[in-house]
This record gives sequence, C-alpha cells and structure tokens, in this order.
Amino acid sequence: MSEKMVAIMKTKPEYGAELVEVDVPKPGPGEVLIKVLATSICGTDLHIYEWNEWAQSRIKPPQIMGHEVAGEVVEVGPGVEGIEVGDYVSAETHIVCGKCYACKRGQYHVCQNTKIFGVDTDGVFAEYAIIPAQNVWKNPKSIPPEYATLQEPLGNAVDTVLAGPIAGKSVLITGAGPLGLLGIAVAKASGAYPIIVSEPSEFRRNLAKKVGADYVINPFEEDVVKEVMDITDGNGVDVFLEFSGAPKALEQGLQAVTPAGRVSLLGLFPGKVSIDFNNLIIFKALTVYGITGRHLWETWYTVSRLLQSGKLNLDPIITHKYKGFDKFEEAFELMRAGKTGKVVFMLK
Ligand SMILES: NC(=O)c1ccc[n+]([C@@H]2O[C@H](COP(=O)([O-])OP(=O)(O)OC[C@H]3O[C@@H](n4cnc5c(N)ncnc54)[C@H](O)[C@@H]3O)[C@@H](O)[C@H]2O)c1
Ligand SMILES: C[C@@H](O)[C@H](N)C(=O)O
Ligand SMILES: [Zn+2]
Ligand SMILES: [Zn+2]
Repeated sequence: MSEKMVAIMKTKPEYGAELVEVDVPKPGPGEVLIKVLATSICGTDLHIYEWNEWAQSRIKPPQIMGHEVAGEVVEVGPGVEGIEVGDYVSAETHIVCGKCYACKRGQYHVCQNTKIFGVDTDGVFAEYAIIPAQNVWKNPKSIPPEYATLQEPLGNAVDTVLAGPIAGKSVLITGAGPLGLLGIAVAKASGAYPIIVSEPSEFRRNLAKKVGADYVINPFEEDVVKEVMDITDGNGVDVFLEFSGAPKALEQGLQAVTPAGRVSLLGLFPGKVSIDFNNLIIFKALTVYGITGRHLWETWYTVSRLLQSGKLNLDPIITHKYKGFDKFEEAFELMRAGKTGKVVFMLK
C-alpha cells in the first residue's frame, strides 16, 4: 500500500482549492522526491486559486499547487547524479529545454519551450513533492527553510534590482507587494540611497518602511513625480524599478527617472500600455530592461550569498507563517485582500 500525504489541490475549474489526501509520488527517471520543509505563496498561486482568465487558459485540474519551496531530498530517481538523500534543496521553477536557440546561448531564462514547475506540473503545496533533478538548487544548512523557500521570488527581485549599478544610486520602487518588498530588501542590502517607494496600501507602505524604504508615497493621494523631484533636488532618481504592473506607475516612474537613468520592469501589465515613447524613453536616453524569471544559475548564486550575508531584511516581509496547510483558505483570502507580505507554510 502506498504512503499518503496531504496537499493543496486545484481540484475543479472554479474558484478555490481543496486540501486532499493523495499518494506520495514516486520519483521517475531524472527526478527527486523531497520532503517539504517550507513553501510560500506566490501571486501566481493566487491567480490559480482565483481561477482568473490566465489560469483558465493554462492550468489543467486536478493539480497540486505551489512552486516556492525548501525541502530535504528523501528519494532519488533513476539516472540522477550529484544529488543525494538528505540534501537540503530549493527549486528553480522554469523547466528549460536546453535545446532551443536561447538555451544554446546560455540564455535559459528566455527558453522558448519553458514549462513552469507547479504551474504546468504538480507542485509543492504538499508534504512531499517531485522536483526535476535539473531544477534542484542545493542550499547551505545555515539558511532557514522560511528564507530558503523565498529564493525563487528573491531571484526575480535580484534580477530587477541588480540589472545595473545600484550602490549609492537613488531609486524609485513602484509597488510594495511581496515582490516589491523583496526588491526593497535587495536594494537596501546593496547600498541604494534614497529608496523611495510608491504604494497605495497603507499596510504595505508600513511594511516597506520596516524593510528599509527611506521615503514612502501614496500614489493615489500624492503627486509621485513632484515628491520624487523634491527628494532628489529636482534631478529625478537614477534607477526606476517597476514592481506593480500598474500602467499609471509605469508612466510616473518614467517621468521621475533622471535622463540617461536605468529602468527595470518586472510587473506584468493587464494588457497593452500606451506610453509617450519619444519624450519618456528616447529623448531621455533611458536604458530599459525587461525582467523575466532568473538567470540560471547566476541569479541563484547571488540570492544564496545575499541570504548567507545576513544583510537581507526579510523578517518584516514574512507577515504570516502557518504550521501545516490546515488554514490555507484563510491564507489565500488574506493575500487576496492585500493584507500580507509573503505567506509561508511551515511543515517541519
Ligand atoms: N516578470 C516576471 O518574471 C515576474 C515574476 C513574478 C511576478 N511578476 C509580476 O510582478 C508584479 C508584482 O508581484 P506581486 O506578487 O508583488 O504583486 P501584487 O499584486 O501583490 O503587488 C503589486 C503592488 O502594486 C501596488 N500598486 C497598485 N497600483 C499601484 C500604483 N499605481 N502605483 C504603485 N503601486 C501600485 C498594489 O497595491 C500592490 O501592493 C506583478 O505584476 C506580477 O505579475 C513578474
Ligand atoms: C512562476 C512565476 O510565478 C515565477 N515567479 C517566475 O519567475 O516565473
Ligand atoms: Zn511564482
Ligand atoms: Zn530552451
């Protein structure tokens, strides 16, 4: 008889999810089985939970949700080399093909055949989970599971913040959701000053301050561009980091960044965005980076070392820690209401 485990499963093509009991899976060739120690909720999981348009087009229930994880390897499938039972690991979520033009040039983060672990496959909101061996990242034991599970989104934030010079640079961050908060932590640890954050939610503006923002602005009540100009002696910020996906924030950030400044765009907009390219990008000679996923595996080394340095102020970002999955519905509803930073389920 096979062993059983509990898992948060998207059982039906509708709002919500269910806590179910299923068989512990067996790792196939090229896979490992981990015991999950900590797993955290991403905005993508929330979209799957809510069953939005994107989720309807991509997810095929029944499927175990979740993709941010820290765990211990308990079984290694046939043909796996270099990973042992007992290894303490996390997972890159982009399963890349290794064969396309991008992969052949080492640009794995834009692999044209990317599958996302926990989105296109069963995920990690479970007591045990399968991870493709090629996606396994080994953690040093010194990083606690509640931080180690955050490495995947931290990688998004690291690629956004560190796409160009940041030490001693003035920075505007738009959006202090979980990703923006991680971005503030990375910018602070990397020596940015001042860090100015625009975020409509008072709860999240307070979190931004705790993480290290020097100034916070409410974009719904204050003039973001004027505030930034006042803080920067009329120069504008050196670096604009977009973490909100709000078209208005994009426009304000492009206005508030100094000519020849740097822009990194991570937030995903709801559709096409209309921008005055001539005046806001071309005549300002801006350098604009689109950010997607993480550079494999360079970003993971950077994230791991930042965590080991102890300089990332993550504790205010982890606003909710649950023991087990029993209260998963409460967790998702709080996240929906914007009343969280990162939510972590602890399983050890
Ligand atoms: N490019 C990638 O690879 C990648 C990866 C992960 C997430 N993302 C995207 O990054 C973004 C951030 O992720 P998240 O989980 O933190 O999302 P989130 O929705 O929780 O956070 C967005 C924040 O922006 C704030 N906001 C809304 N309007 C604003 C405005 N006009 N000005 C400033 N802030 C405003 C919201 O109040 C919220 O706190 C999302 O758009 C997400 O889809 C992209
Ligand atoms: C899967 C998605 O949510 C993830 N954060 C990414 O980098 O693509
Ligand atoms: Zn994610
Ligand atoms: Zn590829």
